[in-house]
Amino acid sequence: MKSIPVLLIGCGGVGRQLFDHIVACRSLHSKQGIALRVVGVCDSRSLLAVNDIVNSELKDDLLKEICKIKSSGSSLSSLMDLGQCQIFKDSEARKKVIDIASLLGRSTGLVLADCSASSETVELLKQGIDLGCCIVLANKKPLTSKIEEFDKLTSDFRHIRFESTVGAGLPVIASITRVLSSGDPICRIIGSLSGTLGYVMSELEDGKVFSFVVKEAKRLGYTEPDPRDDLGGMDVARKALILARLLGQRINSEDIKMTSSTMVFHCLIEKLERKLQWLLLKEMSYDMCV
Ligand SMILES: NC(=O)C1=CN([C@@H]2O[C@H](COP(=O)(O)OP(=O)(O)OC[C@H]3O[C@@H](n4cnc5c(N)ncnc54)[C@H](OP(=O)(O)O)[C@@H]3O)[C@@H](O)[C@H]2O)C=CC1
Ligand SMILES: N[C@@H](CC=O)C(=O)O
Repeated sequence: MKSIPVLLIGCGGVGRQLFDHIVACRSLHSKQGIALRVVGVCDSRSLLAVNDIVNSELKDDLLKEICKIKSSGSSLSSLMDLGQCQIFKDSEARKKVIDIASLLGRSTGLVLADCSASSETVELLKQGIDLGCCIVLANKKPLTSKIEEFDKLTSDFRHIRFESTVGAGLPVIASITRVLSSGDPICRIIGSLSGTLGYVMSELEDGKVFSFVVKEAKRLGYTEPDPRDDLGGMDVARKALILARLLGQRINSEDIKMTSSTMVFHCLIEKLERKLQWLLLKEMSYDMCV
């Protein structure tokens, strides 16, 4: 059985889903000959890590307890029963992550899974790469900052996975990578890249109120931590930038032209007005005929 150490950065909605998934897939992983060994988890302020980084792990019951604490909005440091673990705070937490990466990166290997929504993790990820770690990202920000950082993070393609940055669970990155490695060119990508906008638009079409629908999208975990990133087009722009860079375009976020959804709503309202006028005209001509 191959044991793969994992350290989770960011334990919000997505990070907790990852923990749930790891626990739910234990028997599947065992059939595949692997076992994911979670050695630590960070939130914005602290790191919870096992004392014996080389042999020990956060047990599944503790992972569930961590998810419960984090979904109640508390900090990791409010965990009561730490057992074989320790809490590190602020700069100490960051230093400890590097220590863990130095210890495991080139020996057993270590996966740094970035499920935060922070641009601050990029330095940590770059150091992780230098220390031989693999990085897995749901967070789009490290891949959408300066092109040099994208280059650094993707310098060894075997050491990075970022499938869920675009298309969530759909194999978008895998498909594109496969097409590119076959030597075929990709000229254009057309897609509906925002789960939030798709949901909001469908619900509006059903006649629901905008503010309610946005709150609902946030509650369901579709939106970014700040839903304005979705509604203003920034989230889609980040996804487009990741795809463009994957296709070899050396562009930055300033090169992406965005149309905010408020413009889209404007168009929708205009369309509705035109439809209403047309219905009124139809009604009037009907009245005149009878
Ligand atoms: N929602 C979705 O369907 C999808 C989301 N994503 C991406 O996943 C990421 C996470 O989204 P989501 O879970 O909704 O966000 P949340 O806001 O729920 O969670 C973010 C987590 O990151 C932690 N965090 C913030 N800054 C740092 C930092 N500097 N170091 C370590 N941890 C940090 C937060 O800590 P604290 O708890 O202390 O605040 C929190 O635990 C986003 O980048 C998003 O774009 C990707 C695919 C799909
Ligand atoms: N906020 C995003 C989540 C995934 O990246 C979306 O709505 O698609």
